[in-house]
Amino acid sequence: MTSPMAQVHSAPKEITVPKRQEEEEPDSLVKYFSVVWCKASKKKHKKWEGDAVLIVKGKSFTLKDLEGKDIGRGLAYKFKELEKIEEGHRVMIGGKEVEVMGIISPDDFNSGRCFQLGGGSLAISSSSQAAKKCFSNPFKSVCKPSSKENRPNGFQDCKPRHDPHAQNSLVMSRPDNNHQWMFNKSCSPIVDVVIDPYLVYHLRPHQKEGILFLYECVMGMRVNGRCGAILADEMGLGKTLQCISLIWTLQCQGPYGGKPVIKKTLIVTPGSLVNNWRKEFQKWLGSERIKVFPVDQDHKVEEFIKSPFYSVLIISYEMLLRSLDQIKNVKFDLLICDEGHRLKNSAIKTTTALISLSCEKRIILTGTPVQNDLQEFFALIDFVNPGILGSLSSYRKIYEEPIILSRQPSASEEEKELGEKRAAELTCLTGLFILRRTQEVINKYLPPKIENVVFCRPGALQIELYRKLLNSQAVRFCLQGLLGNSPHLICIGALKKLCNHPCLLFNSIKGKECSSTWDENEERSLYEGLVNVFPADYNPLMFTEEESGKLQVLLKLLAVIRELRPTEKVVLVSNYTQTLNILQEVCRRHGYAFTRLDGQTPVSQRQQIVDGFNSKYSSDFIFLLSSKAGGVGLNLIGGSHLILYDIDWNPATDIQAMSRLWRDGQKHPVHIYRLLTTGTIEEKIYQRQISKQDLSGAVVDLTKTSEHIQFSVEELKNLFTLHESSHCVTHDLLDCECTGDKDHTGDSLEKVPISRNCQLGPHHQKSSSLKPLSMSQLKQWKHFSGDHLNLTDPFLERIRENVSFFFQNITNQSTVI
Ligand SMILES: Nc1ncnc2c1ncn2[C@@H]1O[C@H](COP(=O)(O)OP(=O)(O)OP(=O)(O)O)[C@@H](O)[C@H]1O
Ligand SMILES: [Mg+2]
Repeated sequence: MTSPMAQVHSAPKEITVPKRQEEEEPDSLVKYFSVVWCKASKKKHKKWEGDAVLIVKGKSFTLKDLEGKDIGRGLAYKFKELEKIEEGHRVMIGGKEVEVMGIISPDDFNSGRCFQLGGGSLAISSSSQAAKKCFSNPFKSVCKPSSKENRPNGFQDCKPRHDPHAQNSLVMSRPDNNHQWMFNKSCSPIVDVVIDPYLVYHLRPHQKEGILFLYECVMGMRVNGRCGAILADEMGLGKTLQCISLIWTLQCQGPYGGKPVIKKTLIVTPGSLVNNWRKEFQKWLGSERIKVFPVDQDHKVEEFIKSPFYSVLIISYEMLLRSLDQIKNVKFDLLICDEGHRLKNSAIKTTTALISLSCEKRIILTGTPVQNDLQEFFALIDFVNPGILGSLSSYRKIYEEPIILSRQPSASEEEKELGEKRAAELTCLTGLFILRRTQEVINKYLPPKIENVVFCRPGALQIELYRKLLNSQAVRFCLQGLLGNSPHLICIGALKKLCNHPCLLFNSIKGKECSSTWDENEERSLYEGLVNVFPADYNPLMFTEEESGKLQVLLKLLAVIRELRPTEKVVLVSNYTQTLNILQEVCRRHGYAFTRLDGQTPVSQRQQIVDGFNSKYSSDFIFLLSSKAGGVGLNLIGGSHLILYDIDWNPATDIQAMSRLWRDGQKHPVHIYRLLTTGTIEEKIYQRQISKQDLSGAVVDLTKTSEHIQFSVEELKNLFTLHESSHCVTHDLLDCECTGDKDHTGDSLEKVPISRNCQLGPHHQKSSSLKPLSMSQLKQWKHFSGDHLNLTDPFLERIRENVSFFFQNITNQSTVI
């Protein structure tokens, strides 16, 4: 078959026949060319329509545009012509005329670099390599340091503000020639930018590195012409301090003639952290150096705009949306989005609002890994460095599709290789402006952490009610797979309430009796006959502590902490407001002073409550916290004991809570107690949390809620079983030979590598103490039954009577604080 185009004089020969897969030459060499193309025409002077990549493999060829889309493919019947193809050649293929501009190396194709406009215009700026890690005295300064330190704001001369040669000085990278060419039009002298020694004194090594990284990013020194960065350090590593150091530096200094790089900074953060930012500025820089303006009910954006006094505006995401028009009128030079993983969805209002701000220097702060979903990853990258990965459609074709394809079990060797190379390229490119360090970098500065999983024996009333619930018609229906209206979620909810305290279940039953929706079948059939199990005169307001196994353990625990550590405080966490009410009532009954933060606490009061608790003058013994409602980003270092009263499906919720206490600034060893009711659904949820980790490597992502969980009937059967005779079903599952009668630690040689299910693959991933625990890791924890004779831990000793089993793990045992 000959194409009509083959007749055209002056045009090169069409060498295409329809594609027939089976004709492909398996062993033939693949060649890649950069080409320009246009539709076939008789015109002598071609008007090329675009750049493309031509892939030739034996007789077959594919033509891809720079978005990675196929714009032509087929088989060449004149194999020889394709074989001879080289620079300058013109050929007709697939109805298109192409001119070969150059040869692309397989490496450039596999990595995807050849698709980037200009064949790699995203070149890494040489300065980032040349000037890496020049913390102290990297250059002989052109300008001698100013004799007077701490000059007033805005003073410029060509001397560094601080001595770059001083011991321990932290000097930022110098701009390279390219940077100077672009940004130093007035040929000002180059001046060293030196971090204020006042701050350097406090900085941890990883924070120094982080500041240097942020500086290079926002100055456009890492990727030419791009000024965005993502600081994704794990929780508690001091992302706030790193940003404050950067702001203070850029506001007073700059590499060109010492002229400050920025004037105004916008910090957008969750409402509960607005005041935390203000406090951190004050903590690290005092109130004189920098004037920050936190927006709240009494302090509106207008005030900031009118006053020349303030240089930093701190505002919540919600308030930003409300004041967007005013904010757009201010010229901000630096934008920082705290807990910025919320921008992973580019369609939401917050993201579009922030994108509409013209500020080029953008930083996202997040404690959540950002690489686990390639679409969300794109949104975050595109926010900080717009366009760096091309359009969304080209990103999908060049990176996402090959990467995902290569992870399918059915992927061919070729697909695997391409996917891996593209993933590596993407990591390499984005790694220039994403920094993530794990908690390990800070562990050595933290006190010991003693984690305990405590399996509490259920009370008699709990067991009786539990059995009855499991025998209900509603549960039987679930086990037959009749899950139409999600009755299993109602059953799970009832069992969880019962584990916390039977009175919660009683309230639900009574609530349903009175409500007009009592005709909801599932719920009625679940509660049928349950009231009769409670004593006839049962009054939920007068609940007793013996009715709940966990509550008994909690009370003993509080009493022993009070007795053995009278000055230490406890953070008590539940995910349910009703449970917090019970715990609050218990505090009241026992005369324990408490404070409380939950979803209902006005944002404006949150910081005050946190500060009150952290203060050494506070008389509060207990901080009642709803972790889901507002735990993110809070510092609760005033407490050194954390009790997780109930368990959430999402391990991230608990990890969030744990890292509120065990963080920089904590003075005492931190004790963590996770209370679970033995043999019940709580153990099952815990097992699900940990057993899935080995397989899915689920990451800390707070956005995943229980509604996302799908259950098979098999799983429901397991969930709806009560194991009355086991001391600890979790231990039974571990395949551990011990009987729990002495301290036992599983085979410690069997250290499991921690892997994360990241779409970008395992490269780059470091182990993390904030990753959910896995079954095999739990086996390495010390474990023993409640009947064990010699408990060395005085806190556990006091609660053993109500406890069937313990797991314990100590981190940083040797730290001397
Ligand atoms: N170098 C330091 N020395 C002492 N304390 C520090 C240092 N750096 C940070 N901190 C303190 O550590 C605590 C945690 O810092 P920060 O709130 O910035 O963490 P983060 O990285 O933002 O964590 P999250 O992801 O949980 O928000 C704060 O109380 C902060 O003041
Ligand atoms: Mg933070």
